Amino acid sequence: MAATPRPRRSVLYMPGSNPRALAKARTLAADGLILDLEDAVAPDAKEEARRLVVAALAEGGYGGRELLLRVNGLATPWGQADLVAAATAGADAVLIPKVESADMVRQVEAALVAAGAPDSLALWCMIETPRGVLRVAEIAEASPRLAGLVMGTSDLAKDLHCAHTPDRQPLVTALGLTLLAARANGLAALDGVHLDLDDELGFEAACRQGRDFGFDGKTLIHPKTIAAANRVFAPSSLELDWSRRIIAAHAEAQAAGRGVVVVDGRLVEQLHVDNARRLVDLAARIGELDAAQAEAGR
Ligand SMILES: CC(C)(COP(=O)(O)OP(=O)(O)OC[C@H]1O[C@@H](n2cnc3c(N)ncnc32)[C@H](O)[C@@H]1OP(=O)(O)O)[C@@H](O)C(=O)NCCC(=O)NCCSC(=O)C[C@H](O)C(=O)O
Ligand SMILES: [Mg+2]
Repeated sequence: MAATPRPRRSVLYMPGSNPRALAKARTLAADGLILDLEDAVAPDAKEEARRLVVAALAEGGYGGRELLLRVNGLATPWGQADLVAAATAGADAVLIPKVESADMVRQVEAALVAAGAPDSLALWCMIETPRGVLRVAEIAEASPRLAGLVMGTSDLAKDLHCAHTPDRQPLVTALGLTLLAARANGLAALDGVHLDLDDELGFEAACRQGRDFGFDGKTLIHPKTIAAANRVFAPSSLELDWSRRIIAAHAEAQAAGRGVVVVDGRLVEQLHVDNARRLVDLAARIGELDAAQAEAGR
C-alpha cells in the first residue's frame, strides 16, 4: 500500500518580504508554509525578500511544517537567481508559479540541479492559467521530483474573466482536471485561496467544497483561517469511527472466508477498507504533527 501522505490541511502563504510573518509562521498551527517570492512581493522588494527567506530557512524553527519556497518564473528578471538560492536553501520543495508545460518543469529542475539541489528537493506546480489547466495531465508527469499541484484560483479567475461566485462553478472544470491529474500521478493537491478574509462562512463552505472534491487541503493567506481549514480537512470523528468499524468487520469477514460484509446496511468491500485505512492513518499523522507543534510551542 502507498505510504500515508503527510497532513496538508492548511498551507499558509507569507510574503518573503515580511520578516514579521516569516517569524510568526514558526508559531502557527499550519501544516505547511509557502515562503513567497512571487506575487506577494513587490518588484523592488524581490532581492530583499530572497535574502530574508534564505535567512529564515537557515535559522529554522519551523518544526514539522512542510516548507515550500515559491520562486518567480524563469522568464522573469528574478527567476534564475531565485532558483540558485532555492536549490540549497533548505526548503522541502520549490513551488513553480504559472506552469504551462512539462518542459517548463524540466527547465526549472535542470536549473535547480545545476545549482546543487539535493535529490530530496521536491517540485510543486501552480496550476493557474488556462494553458496550465489544459496541459495539467502532462505537467503532472513531468518529473519524478513532482510532489504536488496547487490551484491558483486568483490568477486563473483573472485569465478566465470569470467571477468569484460562492459556489465556484466557473472554476469547477479546472479544479476537477487538476485533481484528476494529481491523483493519476500520486501527487498531493491543494485548493486555492479564499480572498475575502471577513467571510468566515464562505471560507468554510469553500473548504468543504475543496475537501469534497478530494483536495488534501487549502492554501491560505491569513493565520486566522488555519483552524477552520485544519478542522474541515481532517477526518471527522464520525468518519474515523465508521472507518475503524468497517476495518474490523471486514477483517472478521475475511477470516471467515468472505470478501465482503454488510455494516449498518451498507456493503463494505476491500476498496472501502483501503480508504478507511487512509483516513485512520491520516488522523494518526495529524495527531503526531499537532503534538509536535504543541511540544515546540511550550
Ligand atoms: C492580507 C495581509 C496583508 C494582512 O496582513 P496584516 O494586516 O498584517 O494582518 P493582521 O494585522 O490581521 O495580522 C495579524 C498577525 O498575523 C500575522 N500575519 C498576517 N498574515 C500572515 C501570513 N500570511 N503569514 C504569517 N503571519 C501573518 C501578522 O504579521 C500579525 O502578526 P502580529 O504582528 O504578531 O500580530 C497578510 O495576511 C498577508 O500578507 N497575507 C499573505 C498574502 C499573500 O501571500 N498573497 C500571495 C499569495 S495568494 C496567491 O498568490 C495565490 C495564487 O497564486 C493565485 O493566483 O490564486
Ligand atoms: Mg497566482
